[in-house]
Amino acid sequence: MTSVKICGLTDPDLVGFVAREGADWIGFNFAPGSPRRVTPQAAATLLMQVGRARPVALLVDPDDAEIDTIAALGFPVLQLHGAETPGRVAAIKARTGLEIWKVLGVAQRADLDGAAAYTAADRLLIDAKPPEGATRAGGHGQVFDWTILDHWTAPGPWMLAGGLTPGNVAAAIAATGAPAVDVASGVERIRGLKDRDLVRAFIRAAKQP
Ligand SMILES: O=C(O)c1ccccc1N[C@@H]1O[C@H](COP(=O)(O)O)[C@@H](O)[C@H]1O
Repeated sequence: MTSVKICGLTDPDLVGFVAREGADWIGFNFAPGSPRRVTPQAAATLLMQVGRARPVALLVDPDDAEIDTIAALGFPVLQLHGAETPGRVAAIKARTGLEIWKVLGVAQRADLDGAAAYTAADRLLIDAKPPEGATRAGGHGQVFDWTILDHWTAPGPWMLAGGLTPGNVAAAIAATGAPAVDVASGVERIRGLKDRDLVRAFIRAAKQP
């Protein structure tokens, strides 16, 4: 069954709801400029509601001080959504010992060429490349051409993101064979605020047999 991450939660009641609906991971976004951004203080409260879901900290080009602050909150997984090099990913892995996900933004097949260099990453997250002139690294609700992934063999565990919604996630899984999917804006009606009906519909559609 496909695993599901719901990303960018900011409200404790919604965190509990998402966990009860069966999300495998719940993402908390520390990226500057994101409408889903939370402070470390707020995250400490949100983390109390995750139930059996695993919390994931989304960071963009974090320095060591930010890494240490977030690791101290008890996150088991760090999602690196910036321009972190393979060397920087390895350094963060060595510093924290945590599970590390590295995001690759793709717009063409060649964007996958660097994937194998991220040997320290425990999972690759394949997302749409941000649009020209974008001021943040992700969460744009933009789908990329899934045929880019045709015949691609991931070097390890991976996950699909980029403009996924309750209406397209089943097709995305069928087209790419993704073992796991991630969504932020596709389960919101108001930007930055998750919608319960959309969250439920997304998880059901992704996990349907
Ligand atoms: O959601 C954000 O605001 C965000 C900001 C900075 C980096 C990543 C961000 N979100 C991540 O982007 C992908 C795709 O999001 P979407 O479903 O297309 O809206 C996903 O991993 C989000 O967690």
